Amino acid sequence: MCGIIGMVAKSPVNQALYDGLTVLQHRGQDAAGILTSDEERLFLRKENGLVKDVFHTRHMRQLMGNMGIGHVRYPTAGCDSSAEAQPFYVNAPFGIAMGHNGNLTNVDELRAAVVAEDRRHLNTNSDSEVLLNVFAHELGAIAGARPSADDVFAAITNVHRRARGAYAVIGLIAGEGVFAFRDPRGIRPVCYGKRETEHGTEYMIASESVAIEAGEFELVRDLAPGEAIFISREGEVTLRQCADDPQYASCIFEYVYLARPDSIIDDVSVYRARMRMGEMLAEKIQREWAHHDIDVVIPIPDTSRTAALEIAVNLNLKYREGFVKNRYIARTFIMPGQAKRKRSVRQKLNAIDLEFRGKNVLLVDDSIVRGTTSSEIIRMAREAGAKKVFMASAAPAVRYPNVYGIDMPAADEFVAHNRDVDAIRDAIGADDLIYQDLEDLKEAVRQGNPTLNEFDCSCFTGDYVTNDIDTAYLDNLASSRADSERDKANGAAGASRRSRDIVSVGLYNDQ
Ligand SMILES: O=P(O)(O)OC[C@H]1O[C@H](OP(=O)(O)OP(=O)(O)O)[C@H](O)[C@@H]1O
Ligand SMILES: NC(=O)CC[C@H](N)C(=O)O
Ligand SMILES: [Mg+2]
Repeated sequence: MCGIIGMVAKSPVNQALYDGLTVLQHRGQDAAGILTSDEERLFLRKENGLVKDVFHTRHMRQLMGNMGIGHVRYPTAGCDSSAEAQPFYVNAPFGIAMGHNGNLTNVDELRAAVVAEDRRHLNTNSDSEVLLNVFAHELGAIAGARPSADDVFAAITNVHRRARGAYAVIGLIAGEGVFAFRDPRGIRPVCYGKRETEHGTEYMIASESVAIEAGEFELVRDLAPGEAIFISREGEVTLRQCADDPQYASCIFEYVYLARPDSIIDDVSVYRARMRMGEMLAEKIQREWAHHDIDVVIPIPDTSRTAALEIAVNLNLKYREGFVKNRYIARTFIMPGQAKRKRSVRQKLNAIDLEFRGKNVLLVDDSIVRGTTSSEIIRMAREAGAKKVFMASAAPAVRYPNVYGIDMPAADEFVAHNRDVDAIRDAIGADDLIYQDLEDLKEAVRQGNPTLNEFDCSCFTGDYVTNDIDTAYLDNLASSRADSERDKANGAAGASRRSRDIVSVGLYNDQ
């Protein structure tokens, strides 16, 4: 997942976009970018790093104009070079920029067609650059001297016909307006809001409602799967369904881990959904461990807190914050490279011994993926003197790769790969282990919006909602993006940048 944001306002948008990106930082920590537009020109700043490190005062001053878009990146395609930071920009037609959250599953085929048939140039390995060029080609083929909302929607309709996979997109056409669209399954989220000012109505589009609220906008609604929005520079809003067969199958992992708890996605409060995950897991613990001897429930901060508290309440047990989180260490799961992730768990969490000594503790996490966090934390709990360490996961076992924008490319990196629950318990070193059932997880989300009857649960089931993923695809993904391969690719990209002092091709502002 990445975070995307866009604004059309009556005054400069640079600060509001920056603030919005800081609220979306949990969706991507590798790179950040903002592109703005005044009547004539575009201004872009993007670089590797956290939002606070990428934008300095001198950059902010240059990001002029009353509309713009922004992006925080968590790479799932290409490499983590700054050349692949977003938004991407193409000159023709009209000057278009785009930020993308998701991952295309037919990128190789699209890349070939974009180059050979659409005769466009691609300069990186990013799937998002391909998507932008598909859109640009389609818009160029349709639009007249200036693009209308109808032209933008017609181009998006054609993008839906050509692209496969997950794509939540916010884009900008120089001097014209901001657009956004969501893939026909609505795998990744996009919503929009508005606010009234003395100069007129202003709009914000974002991955999560928390950015809209934090910017003091009022949430209007989510885009539906396949739906698109165009907001002209003057603030005229048009929405249109652009997909031939739209159908909700949004990513359930957004509710488990990716999104902030204070967001509302597709009318479901992420916080309430996590509470229900806790309630349902507590019921399963009652059922399966009827004679348990747990003394205390301890969350593994941050994301599991909401579910863990409900488990404690429903089991009538004490809830204790036995781990202190270092607030200066970011999310570990979305860090690139296993070595870095492993090191960071220890730097990030520290046990308070008195909550563990002589006790039987139930540690709760939202999910167990590679098992990096749980293995380390269980070891820490034992070092702190715990008698028995039980482990509960608010999501089912993650066994299959994600191809829709979460960087989980290789099944054999997962601790649950080829292991049953007992073997996973032994691998992470717990005395016992319990997972949420998938039906309960779905129910925990669905209770917030009963119209959501399908979800993308592929990392738990291996069923991919776009129906285009086969073993050959997964094998190829695993061999090209496994941690070991990626470290090599990123090393090579870094070396070539250093040795040749390469400058990325892009958009240049006055310095
Ligand atoms: O089994 P693993 O591969 O370790 O992945 C799962 C862990 O990673 C995430 O935490 P993270 O530290 O990224 O973020 P958080 O602070 O939001 O919980 C998630 O909440 C689990 O704790
Ligand atoms: N996590 C994402 O949404 C990634 C977007 C895009 N595939 C990239 O790698 O930049
Ligand atoms: Mg965590």
